[in-house]
Amino acid sequence: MHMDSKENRKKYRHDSWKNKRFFDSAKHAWEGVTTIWREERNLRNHFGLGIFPILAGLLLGISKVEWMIIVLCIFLVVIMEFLNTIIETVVDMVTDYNYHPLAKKAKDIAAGAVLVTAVFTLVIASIIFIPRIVEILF
Ligand SMILES: Nc1ncnc2c1ncn2[C@@H]1O[C@H](COP(=O)(O)OP(=O)(O)OP(=O)(O)O)[C@@H](O)[C@H]1O
Repeated sequence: MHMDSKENRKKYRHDSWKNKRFFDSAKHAWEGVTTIWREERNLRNHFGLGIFPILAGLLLGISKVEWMIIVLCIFLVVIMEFLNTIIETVVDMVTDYNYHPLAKKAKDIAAGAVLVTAVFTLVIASIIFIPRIVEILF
């Protein structure tokens, strides 16, 4: 890769595909959202799982602040999936799908970040919902 060379940087500045206007940037960003939604099953699964805390919140009647925390947690997991996919894509581009121990390290850590965020979300959901469930049951 020679992306850092002066010539390439000059070319990059003048390429027609470079974002020129705000709406171009927004269009490319939306393309990113639709691509990840179409191609990443994990993202769709995590988004789908978000329905459970929302249902629990509706049934158990949580406060405004608790709603904000739950929604924040759902979006944290989704954003981590975005970051994980970015890292996977860049690693695949750099390695061209060949095995490399650093590629493994980068992908494993990226997947680990999603896992840690999902566990964090579960802990938060437990703190909010378990006392209410216990109250109803006992
Ligand atoms: N180029 C590579 N070199 C070494 N190990 C790799 C490489 N690509 C993937 N791996 C290993 O395989 C695992 C799965 O990688 P892969 O790209 O298939 O992600 P994935 O399972 O599709 O993830 P997701 O389900 O989040 O899309 C990685 O965590 C890593 O351990």
